[in-house]
Amino acid sequence: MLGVHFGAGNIGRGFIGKLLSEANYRTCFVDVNEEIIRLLNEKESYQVFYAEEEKRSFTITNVYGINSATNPDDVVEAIASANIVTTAVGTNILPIIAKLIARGLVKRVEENNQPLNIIACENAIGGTDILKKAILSELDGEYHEKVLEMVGFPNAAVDRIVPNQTQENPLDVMVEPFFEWVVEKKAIKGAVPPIEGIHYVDNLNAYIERKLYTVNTGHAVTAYLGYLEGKKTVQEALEDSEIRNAVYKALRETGKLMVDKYDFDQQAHEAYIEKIIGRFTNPFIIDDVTRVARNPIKKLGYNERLISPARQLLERDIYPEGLLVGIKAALHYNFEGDEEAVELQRKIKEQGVQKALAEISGIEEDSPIVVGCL
Ligand SMILES: NC(=O)c1ccc[n+]([C@@H]2O[C@H](COP(=O)([O-])OP(=O)(O)OC[C@H]3O[C@@H](n4cnc5c(N)ncnc54)[C@H](O)[C@@H]3O)[C@@H](O)[C@H]2O)c1
Ligand SMILES: O=P(O)(O)OC[C@@H](O)[C@@H](O)[C@H](O)[C@H](O)CO
Repeated sequence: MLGVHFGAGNIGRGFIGKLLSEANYRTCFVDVNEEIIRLLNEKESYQVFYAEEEKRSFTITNVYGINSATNPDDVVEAIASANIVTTAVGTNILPIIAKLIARGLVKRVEENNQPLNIIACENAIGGTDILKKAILSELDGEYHEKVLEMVGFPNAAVDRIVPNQTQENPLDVMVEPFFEWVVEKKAIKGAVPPIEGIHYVDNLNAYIERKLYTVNTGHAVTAYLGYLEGKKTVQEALEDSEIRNAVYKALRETGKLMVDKYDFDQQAHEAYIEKIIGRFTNPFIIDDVTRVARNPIKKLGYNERLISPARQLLERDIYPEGLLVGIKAALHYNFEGDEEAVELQRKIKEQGVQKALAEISGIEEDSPIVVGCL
């Protein structure tokens, strides 16, 4: 079985690649990072370490790489014969990789009539839908029907904290022991991929919203407030009681939304929050606030971890005071090493906070969310 995975980065190698390898797939990593691809082809394996006292380690074998910038035809070939295609490149990159996937699907339709599932493993509501739309827009109309008949596009939620790496071997990756990979069952074409660790569900929305608006909302509030207070890591930020209280306040708000919207058990949700704070403060992980705060323009989007729960709470007549603290902090994020942070500050300087936030978040300038940030 061949698994083609786009993005040989932290989640690609530390999570998806590990599960594919353990499920006996030969894993083809597609990336534009020449050094990583060269090393994958040279070593054909790497190690995953768990960030824990025991430091369990796992050898991931049967892997190789293709540089899609220099060898696009090899990627097309791989997609034509793949048994599964997954991605972890960042939501903004999905339209870029869609071009090659579309070429691969054209070849596949002509040569191989086996069903295929394509799963985007990104932090986004409807991540695979975004990829599917981009792929269809790259395909001539004559291929749409055949591709939609043969190819499943299930959405997914993925959860595992994988910080930036400092391993001696650049292929090796340290990950937290916890993981969750939830996939929308009804969108699968053919047999469900036999990957131990995937949890197939009918109601993905509840899982993805609970994950994004708890893990990622909590992370974002920690990182943006931490950055403002000069903290280097998530762990350091959460040692500050004011930041910790602010994070809890935001998570109590999103918790209220989740319990109301999806009928989650209140106490179980509180335990879920506690578990997540425990994961954030894992002493074996060093997670820079600048990783977690990355791409602030994306993170201030309409369906994203700060604005979406705030909007949904307002619709229920609940003023999202704690989330607004996080949104305001995000608007101050000015890390020069992050292109979106630089762009965000340029927009705010040119247009003012009100217009800039309304444009980035897609909400009205007179919305209480925008006004609350002035
Ligand atoms: N790291 C985490 O804790 C975590 C957890 C859950 C989900 N995610 C999500 O997974 C995705 C990837 O995050 P990450 O932390 O692994 O980032 P990362 O930067 O470590 O990895 C992304 C990889 O994509 C590659 N890439 C960029 N452009 C490409 C292109 N055109 N074609 C092929 N590859 C390309 C990069 O070279 C890099 O290797 C994001 O959507 C993120 O939100 C991350
Ligand atoms: O990957 P991002 O930029 O969407 O968000 C940063 C972190 O919150 C994220 O990577 C978490 O570590 C991850 O989502 C945990 O499952």
